[in-house]
Amino acid sequence: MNQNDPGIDSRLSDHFGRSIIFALSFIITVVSVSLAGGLPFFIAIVILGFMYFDVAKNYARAARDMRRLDSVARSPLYSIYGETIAGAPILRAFGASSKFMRDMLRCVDTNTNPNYWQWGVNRWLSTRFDVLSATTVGLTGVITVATPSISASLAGFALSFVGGITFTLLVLVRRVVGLEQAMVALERIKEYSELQREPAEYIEPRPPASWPEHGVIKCENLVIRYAPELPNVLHNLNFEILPGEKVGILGRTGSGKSTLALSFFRFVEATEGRITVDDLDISTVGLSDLRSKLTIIPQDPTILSGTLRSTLDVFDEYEDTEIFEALRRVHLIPSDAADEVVEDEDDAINANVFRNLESPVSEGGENFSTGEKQLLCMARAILKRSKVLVMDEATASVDYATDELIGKTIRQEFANSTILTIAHRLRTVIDYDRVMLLDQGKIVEFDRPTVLLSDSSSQFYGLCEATGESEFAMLKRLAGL
Ligand SMILES: Nc1ncnc2c1ncn2[C@@H]1O[C@H](COP(=O)(O)OP(=O)(O)OP(=O)(O)O)[C@@H](O)[C@H]1O
Repeated sequence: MNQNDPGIDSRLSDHFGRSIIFALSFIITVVSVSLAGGLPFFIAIVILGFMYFDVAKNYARAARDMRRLDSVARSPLYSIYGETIAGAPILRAFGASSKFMRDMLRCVDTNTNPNYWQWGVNRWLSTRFDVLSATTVGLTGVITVATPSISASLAGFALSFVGGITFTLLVLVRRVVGLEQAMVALERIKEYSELQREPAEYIEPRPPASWPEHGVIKCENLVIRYAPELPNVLHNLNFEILPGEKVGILGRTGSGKSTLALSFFRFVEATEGRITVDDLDISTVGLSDLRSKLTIIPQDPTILSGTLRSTLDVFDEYEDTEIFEALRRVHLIPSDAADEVVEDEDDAINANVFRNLESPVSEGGENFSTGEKQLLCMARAILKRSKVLVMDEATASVDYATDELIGKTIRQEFANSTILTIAHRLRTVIDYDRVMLLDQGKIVEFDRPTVLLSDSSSQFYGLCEATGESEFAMLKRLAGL
């Protein structure tokens, strides 16, 4: 077993029990020898006690440092190990296996060092204690010889007890230091046990199965901050989004767009105010219910490993034809492609992977580009037919042509759903029903793009104008001006 293993079950109780046993044994020895030998023995023990204490203090400090070094050296080892396993095909493709092997061995060496020196420190302690103990036994011998009043039996008793003190003290110090180290694990568990719990998964009464029926979103005096000691990120937002409305959210980086999107899913809780969806306060809805009813397509979608089918149809609810239809609508397969499951391996080599629902999806969807992952999320949203869809720069990683196609798909497929899109491209939201412009957590403009574009003093006008003459003209045309 690793000497530094901080396991509470395995080491803490053992260290604790043995520390008590050896402490009691030490106290009994000191008391017995002092009673038997009188004041000279007691004084000698006190002086030597200080010397033992000094050695033990140094040992504890060195052991603590070794442990800290061990933890520090362990993280790079774990991270290089994880990265190598995850990127093994890429490393092999670039012939970098031996470089990573060397790096790994260097990390292993660095991590082994503190363990090696921990043993060195243990030997240092043993040597010091052996020297001190030899001195103690020698001194006891001298005192017994120099004190004629001590009987032979008492002298023998004192000498035999003092002889055992070395071992007792050595084990006591090691056990106390081990106990101190094991306490770190206890400290961590205490810290975790005091963490605030996530809100409940389900809250009774649960929302009706048909919720949200219309997709009306209302924010009333919404204030959000990430932690009590941090400043507010969103300040007193008040707005209402009507059923089926398409709203684009714009704003410079750090203006609070993502925070607003996250707040609909209670990834961050409202500090003040409330959000209602179809008149139901979302803080009264359990997290599982809330997150299964609304759909988000995040900036960097996370996809679990499995097959294309399990990615798109997590709960096995849809027919293959429905899944293919969704893939067609997000243009991952051509719209004229027949539904098919490519079984033959030779055929599969050149086939579009999205035409085979058994195509493997690696951990985190690593075998797909970010754009493809976003399109897969969108296909999932189409299957779910969510009434409320939030997209966080969902089309930022796809080219213009695909972006436009997706835009068309969204308008067709989610015509009756409320959509909030955080967009970097003005083209994406120019034909939306309304655009919301955020600045430092406040809504500065919230109106139809045509209205804002007609007002040359609006910030939205400024943003569009800054895209350049031809793009500005195009935006105006797209907005219907
Ligand atoms: N997890 C977090 N903890 C603390 N503060 C955060 C956290 N996430 C964001 N913030 C702060 O909240 C503010 C708004 O950030 P947010 O990500 O919502 O902006 P954004 O408009 O979406 O920016 P971007 O366009 O770059 O994504 C920033 O000042 C940021 O520092």
